[in-house]
Formats: sequence, C-alpha cells, structure tokens
Amino acid sequence: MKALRVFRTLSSSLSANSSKTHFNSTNFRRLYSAQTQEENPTNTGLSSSEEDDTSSSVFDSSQYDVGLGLSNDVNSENSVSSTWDEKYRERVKTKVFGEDPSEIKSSRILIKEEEKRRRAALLARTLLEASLERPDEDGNEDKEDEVVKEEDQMSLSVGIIGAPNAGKSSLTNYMVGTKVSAVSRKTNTTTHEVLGVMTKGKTQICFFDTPGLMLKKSGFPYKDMKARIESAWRSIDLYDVLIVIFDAHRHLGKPDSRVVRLIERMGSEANPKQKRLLCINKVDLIEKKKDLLKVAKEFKDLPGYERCFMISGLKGAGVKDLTKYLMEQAVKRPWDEDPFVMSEEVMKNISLEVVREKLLHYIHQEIPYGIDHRLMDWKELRDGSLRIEQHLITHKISQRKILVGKNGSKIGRIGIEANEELRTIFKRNVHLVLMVRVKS
Ligand SMILES: Nc1nc2c(ncn2[C@@H]2O[C@H](COP(=O)(O)OP(=O)(O)OP(=O)(O)O)[C@@H](O)[C@H]2O)c(=O)[nH]1
Repeated sequence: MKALRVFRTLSSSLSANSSKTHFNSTNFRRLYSAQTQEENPTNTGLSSSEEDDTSSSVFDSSQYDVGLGLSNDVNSENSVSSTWDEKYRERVKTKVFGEDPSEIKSSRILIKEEEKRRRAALLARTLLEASLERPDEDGNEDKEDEVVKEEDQMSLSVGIIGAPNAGKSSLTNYMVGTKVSAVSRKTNTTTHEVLGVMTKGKTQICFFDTPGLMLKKSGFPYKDMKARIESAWRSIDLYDVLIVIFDAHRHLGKPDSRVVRLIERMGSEANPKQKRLLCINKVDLIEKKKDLLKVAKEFKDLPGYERCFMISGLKGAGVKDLTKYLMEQAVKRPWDEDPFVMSEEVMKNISLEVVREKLLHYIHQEIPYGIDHRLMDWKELRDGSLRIEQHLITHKISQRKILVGKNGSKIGRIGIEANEELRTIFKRNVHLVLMVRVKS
C-alpha cells in the first residue's frame, strides 16, 4: 500500500502555480509560515540576561548522535554501549580518582534511561517505516514503478467531519498508513485541512481531515466561529463521500446534544451527489456489546446515511471494511495527486507537522497553541541531506523557558524525536535546527 501525505487547504490549495517556497493558505500561515523571514533572524528578541542561555534554546541535530543509517535493528547495542566493563571503570573512579559513588550511580541511571529512550525511538521509527511500506490486504507490496494510464485511473475524495476529539485525525492517519496530522489528547488540534492520499493499484483516495466542526445547541453552526470553520462547512458538499464520525464511548457516558444534532443534521436527508457514512468510533473503549448496539440503534433510521461502520480509528478495528467500501466507490477520474513524488511543499509541511506533534506531546498547558511556528530555512545539501530550520516564537519569556526546559532538555527531546521521524519519512539524513525565541 502506498501512502503519501499531502497537505492542502481546500479554500486555497497549494496549486501548481504557487511558489515552491511560499504557501498560499491563510489558514495555514496563521500557525506555520514557510516564508523567509523579513525580520533579522539573528535578532533573537531576548533581553541581555535571556541571551545568556540562548544556546540551550537551540536544538541542533548535528550536536546529537542521532545515528546515520536507517537500520531497523531495535536491539542493536552498538551505538552507545561501551566497550569496557562499567563496574571496573566505576571502581577506578572511586578508588583512584576519589569520585562520589552516588554520583556515579546516578549517571549510570541516566545512561540506562537514555538507552531506553533510544530503543523506544528506534522501535517507533521501525513501526513508522513498516507502516510506510505496509503490504496490502493480500500481502502484496506495492510495485514502486507501476504506471497507471490516465484513462484507467479511478479517484475518490473523502471528507471526515465530527466534533473535536472524535478521532478524525487518527482515522485519517490509520487509513493513509502513517502520520498525517497532529494527534493529541487536546481538542481542536487540527488547525488546517489535511489531505492524506492513498494510492492502491488503479485507485487513488484523497482524505480531507476537516477542522473540528460543531453546532451550537440550536442545531446551527456557530456564526462567530472563525473563518476556517465556515469554510469547512461550505466545503463538505464537495466530497464524493462524507464520513461523519463520533466518539461512541463518550456518547454513552456523557452524550453531547451538539454531537447528536450534527449526526442528525448530516443524516436528515440523502444527498444524491454524495454518499454519507456514519462512523461509530472508539469501539475499543466500549466493553459491552449491548451498549454498542444501543448506540447503533439510536441512529439507524437516519435516511442520509448510506452505511454505518463501527470502528476504532486508532486501533484499526473495522477500518479494513471501511477502506474496502471506499475503494469500491471510486469513479473513473484522473488522479489529483502524483502518487510517487513527495513535493517540496508537502515535505515542508510534514516537517512542521512532525515538530508540532512533538510539541503537543511534550508541552502541556495551552502553550503549543500560542506559538508562532515558522519554517525559516530549507536547504538540500550537496550530500543529499536536508537542513531544516524552524523557529518557535513565544509571546512570553516564561513560555520560552517551559519550551526550552532545564538546560535545553525539552527542546532537545522534541528535536531528537522529530529529527528521527523526519529522517525515516524522507529516507535521507536530516539536519534539524529548532530555535526557541521570544517575540520582539
Ligand atoms: N481508544 C481510542 N482512542 C482514540 C480513537 N480514535 C482517536 N482516539 C484518541 O482520541 C483523541 C483525539 O483524537 P484525534 O484523532 O486527534 O481527534 P480529532 O477529531 O482529529 O480532534 P480535533 O483535531 O480536535 O478535531 C486522541 O487522544 C486519540 O488517540 C479510537 O478509536 N480509540
């Protein structure tokens, strides 16, 4: 199964005419900007006392041993394990150099933790690599160079809508085969529409992961919600298939009348130009089958839905059937996306998305949402590697401190993990530089 991640806003797509280094999307630019910065990049915007610890606010992958190859040997010990017996070395340290044994012990714990982290990173990378090259249901690997003539090509566009946290991103990610958009425990993480492209044989399916759409209690969309939400409401009729997804576990425990209204509104009448599917998500969290049936029964009479699927977008239950159904809906139409080439724009967006996901994971509170996250430099170096520089611009010094962590530990961890992931995705060495600074 071939999976490519392509990012696009519907309102202002990254057209072929757009400059390679500029994004057209206003939505996207709100958080991410790939433009070269007008302000002087050397101006860090810090006061002189803050400048003192600027070095720790920069993560530079070249200063870390993040390994070079793409080896998947998770158990490989070679990169950090020492060639001497640690116990002898410790005895020498205490007896000969008079070092404090408790300090030696704590450094040993640190090394062990680092090793654990390294293995976890390797495992994550291995899994990601495997998902990129996932065989199809019949166990066949994709034929890389298979060319499908335009007249034979089949296409389908699929929009996914649901309340915040319903699991839209997770489902998109699962279907496309790898990470597309930031998934986190917080709500409204999808700040722009993401298109995942799955090309299998003659068929290409484009998935649009819409931002969290909600209805207010009266059943109508919030009028005052940002432009992105309005554009998402307008765009939903454009898809061949619309998936309406909701969190069944939450619905059983604490039903939200707005979610019910969203499901009912979308299912109120059939749309002859669009097939609508209801996805009852997070079924893995529901223990009793009768509870699940209760949920299904509640919405079974809505005429707008062609089919109802019970799925776990995160764990994959039921997703195979859903994918099969979607493949069958594809119509004869030339593909929108080249399945073999990852464009520079796509790669740039992926680089931002991967870092953003790490930010959401490691930085709690509201901080990630307020950060101005910019791609400052993108260079393909002579040896084929990529140099990617991103700036994380905070509004307050206190936010910068949280982001940087003690002695740069937070930004370092975010950087190392993002660097690893980008290297796996792009299949080449990546030199990632992350700079945290305060808005001047
Ligand atoms: N157990 C379980 N958790 C899920 C499932 N799908 C999503 N989640 C979790 O639910 C949370 C929200 O998932 P997302 O995919 O980010 O939800 P979303 O609808 O895209 O959220 P917004 O971007 O806020 O609109 C994450 O913590 C996911 O891991 C599922 O099938 N089972």
